[in-house]
Amino acid sequence: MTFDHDIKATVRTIPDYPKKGILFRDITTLLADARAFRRAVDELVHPWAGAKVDKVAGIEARGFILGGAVAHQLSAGFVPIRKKGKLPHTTVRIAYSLEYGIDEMEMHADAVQPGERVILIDDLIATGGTAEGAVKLLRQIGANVVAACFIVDLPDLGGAAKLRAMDVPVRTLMAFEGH
Ligand SMILES: O=P(O)(O)OC[C@H]1O[C@H](OP(=O)(O)OP(=O)(O)O)[C@H](O)[C@@H]1O
Ligand SMILES: Nc1ncnc2[nH]cnc12
Repeated sequence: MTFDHDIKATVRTIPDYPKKGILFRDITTLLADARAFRRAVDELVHPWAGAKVDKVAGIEARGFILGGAVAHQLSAGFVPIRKKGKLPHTTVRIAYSLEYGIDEMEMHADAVQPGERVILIDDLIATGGTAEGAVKLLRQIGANVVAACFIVDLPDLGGAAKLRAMDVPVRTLMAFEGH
């Protein structure tokens, strides 16, 4: 990953946010850097150029920023996976846990047609609880989840391994060891 060093330096680390003991990897500084933002989106898109991708699913909130850009580049539809209570039509919902909390997420039940090829996008994978929940929701409505893609991996927390164990190919652009 030669380009890793270029954009990794634009991610800011905040200790003890949102809870004591968490090293928060803040991608807002990457997003604010035009070159880094473009490069990250280009790298997320790259493997899928010319492939059939029907939908890009993005996880609220940071996954919306990246997922929207990736969907646009791939001429694919965008599907928001939201924290509970935000979507107006019939939804499927699941509880999940993440590195620093628990929550529920949902998506519209008709957002993906059975068999459609979907890429899941988020900024970061830590424990993988969030992405696991998203994959379960997508599969519940018949999606074919062809990959899950993230800018940042925190490998010590095991999220990418968890997704691979669910037969989801995972692509990440950089890793922070020791989370
Ligand atoms: O792998 P996990 O341990 O599940 O953690 C990863 C999730 O945590 C963050 O989202 P957060 O819930 O903080 O929401 P936000 O994007 O609205 O800030 C991040 O954007 C991922 O969605
Ligand atoms: N350490 C971390 N930094 C930023 N976002 C996260 N989501 C879960 N864990 C995180």
